[in-house]
Formats: sequence, structure tokens, C-alpha cells
Amino acid sequence: MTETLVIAGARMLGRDGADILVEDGVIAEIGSGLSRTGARVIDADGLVALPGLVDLHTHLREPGYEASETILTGTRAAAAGGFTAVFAMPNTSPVADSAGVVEQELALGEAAGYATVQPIGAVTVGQKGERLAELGAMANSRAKVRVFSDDGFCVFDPLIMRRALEYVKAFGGVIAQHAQDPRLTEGAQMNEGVVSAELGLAGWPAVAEESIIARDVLLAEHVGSRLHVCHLSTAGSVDIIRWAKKRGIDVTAEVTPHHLLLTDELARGYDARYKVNPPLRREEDVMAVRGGLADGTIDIVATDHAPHPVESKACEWQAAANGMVGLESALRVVHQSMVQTGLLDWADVARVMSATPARIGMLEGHGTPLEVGRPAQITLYDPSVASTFSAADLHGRSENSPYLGRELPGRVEWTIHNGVVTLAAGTVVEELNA
Ligand SMILES: NC(=O)N[C@@H](CC(=O)O)C(=O)O
Repeated sequence: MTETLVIAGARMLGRDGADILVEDGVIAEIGSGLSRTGARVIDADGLVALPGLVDLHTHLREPGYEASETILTGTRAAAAGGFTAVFAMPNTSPVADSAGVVEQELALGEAAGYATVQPIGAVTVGQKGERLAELGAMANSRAKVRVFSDDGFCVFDPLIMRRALEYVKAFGGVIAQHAQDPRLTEGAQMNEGVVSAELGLAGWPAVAEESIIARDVLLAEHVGSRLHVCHLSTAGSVDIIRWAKKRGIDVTAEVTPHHLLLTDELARGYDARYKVNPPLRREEDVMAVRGGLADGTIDIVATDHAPHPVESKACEWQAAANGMVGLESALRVVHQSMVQTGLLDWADVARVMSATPARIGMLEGHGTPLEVGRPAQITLYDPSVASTFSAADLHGRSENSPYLGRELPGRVEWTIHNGVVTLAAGTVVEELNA
């Protein structure tokens, strides 16, 4: 039994303040002056009501790397950030390349209860890029996998990429490509440019991303399949996606919050919290990805939440792992980079952080507008406040956030997943009332 909730006076998209009644995990009524005996009343005065956020790109690390994150801790972080569903990347140990592993992840997500965990399957066995994994078995499993990715690695062999694109057509799936030419990025430490030259660090050139995206949109066109581009980071990549969409190619693209806000200048301090793959780029690239997200060339924001233990980050730059945690900060960073700049409004945020990621990933029960009869996936956000992001804001097992000590606007106040309150007045709920 879920609680009955009355969310009072929320700022709804496209209408004035309204009350939302949640019963049995569903939005039962929207109106004014709503009440129910025994209902828990949530004062939402001044809070923006968004459909529960959906992250198409999360690293939950379980099975295998539980020192960095688990499905429980990662979904608590998700709840803290306003997410009600996360897609789990397959670079676990064992790799999620079989029905057994994806079903295990699904079950662990259900047991945790903080957010829907939708596994992403690996494209190739062990993410080694040599032969296709059993995509059909994962698709037909209880986890109903529709998104496949070797994220962390590029599906570099064009014939394997072609075959994967062809294969997923049978069940309407999508290949989410980590676009990185491995030869052009051997030993790469940061964006290749003025800063890498000054620091003497090996560069990761934009062309290593752009050349793979260009190849893959053409492959997707050739075989008539669906491609999704992970964490797009350069101005040139935005141009290629814009061209491909104009041509009618079935491609979607994501950008991370960090690529919308941070630049490679941050590498100057050699603080490995800023080391990430793809790397932070130039100011021009940040402006181009913002523009691409604003004009719809880039479809969604995805966090690439990538937890790493302290020993992998509190070390010299070259030895440090790539990756940043991002679930708790994502909405606030999008608020700063896209809403405060006037590039997106809250309805757009609902589209790029909830509706479209759910659609791309073919996830049912998420990303739907806040309407009567819909599953109660709701995020309540206070845009009027600001605070310094600190370790107290992090709820996962790792603290490798680039925002620690940085002022960010807003605060996620409430998260409701299938009618269950997972975040209450900014505090992650310890015992879920499911
Ligand atoms: N994005 C990252 O910087 N890291 C990812 C993998 C990857 O994409 O390299 C991780 O799993 O840690």
C-alpha cells in the first residue's frame, strides 16, 4: 500500500498553482482545494512540479564494483537528485552482457525501491568489441532491455556496429554509442587544445569523437536503424547531429550537465575531480552544446554518474580514473546553465530530463506528463534558493563530484516514485513506505 498524498499548491507546467492528489501510486486528481482524510499533505508552495526525472546514463557499479557504488546507494543518490528512473550502464563485473546479469540488476533495483533501474545491455561480449553479445536474450528477458551500449568503450569495429544496429531493429532497440576513436585517444588525459599543450598532458582531440559520430549516423542511415550518441561534447559533434537529423537519420544525442557548465581550464589545478571521459572541452564547445540542447539538436541531458573511490581520484592526474558523480547535482546544473541563461524553460527541462529519455529508452511508466491517471513519478524543485554544493548533498558511496564547494542554484525538495516518497523536504527517506 502506498500513501495517499496531497501535493498542495505546486507550480505546474502550463497552468497556475494546483493540488495533485496521489492515490495507489497514481495521479488521481488535479485541482484546487483537494483533500482526503488521512492523506499526507506536502506543502509545495513555490515548488516547480516536474515529471520524475529519468537518467539514460548512470553507472551503478553493481555487480562487481560495490566499493564505488551499489544499486541501493546509487538509487538513493538518484532520489536525492529528483530521479525516479535510471538506466544502468553495463560496465560492471561481470559485464551486463547476458540475461542473467540484467535480470539481477532489475531485481536489485526493485528490492531497493528508490527508483526504477532499467539495465542497459552490452553490445559486445565482455565489452571487448569482438563479437555481439546476446542482445535478443537480454531483450526477451524480464529486464526487457532496449538500449545497448559498450559505454566506457567505443564499438569501434564498423562491421560489428553495423550488425548491432541491424540486430536491434527486430525489437525496436537502440545502440547508444560511446563515440571515441581509441587510436586517436591512446594515453589521452584531457581535451586536446591550448590547455593540454601548456600543461604537457596528452590530448583527446575533438575529431576522435566527431569521426565516430559521423561514421555511425551514416551506418544508421544505411541500415535504417536507430542510433543514440552518448555524452556528446564538442561543437563539431553538434554540427554533425544537426546535419544527420536534417537528413532524416534516426539519431538522438545526449549531453551531460558537466559539459554544459565546466571547461578544460579546470584541469590547470590538476584536481582529478575534473578528469572525465569525454573530457571537459573549451568554452566554445560548452556554448555549442548549450545551443544544441536549446534548439533540439541534442535531445536530452544524461548524467554519466560515474562513481570512483577516493584512491582513484585523490592521486596524480595521470593515474586518476575518469568520471564524476552527477545524479544529485544534475537538475541544479541544468538550472544554472540552461534555465538561468534563458535557453530552456521548465517545460523544456521536463522534456530533456524526463519525457525524451524515457521515450528513447522505451521505458514505460516514466516520463509522462503530470496528468490524472498517470503513474505518480513526481519531482518537486525549489528554484528560488541557492547553496554551496557539499558532501552532505551526496548520497552515493563516492564523493568525486566536481561541484563540491561550488555555488549552485535550487534544491530538490521531494521525489515521488510510483507514489512512494523517496525524498522528503530534501532528505532521502530511510525506510520507504512502499
Ligand atoms: N565517463 C567516465 O569518465 N567514466 C565512465 C566510463 C567512461 O565513459 O569512460 C566510468 O564508468 O567511470
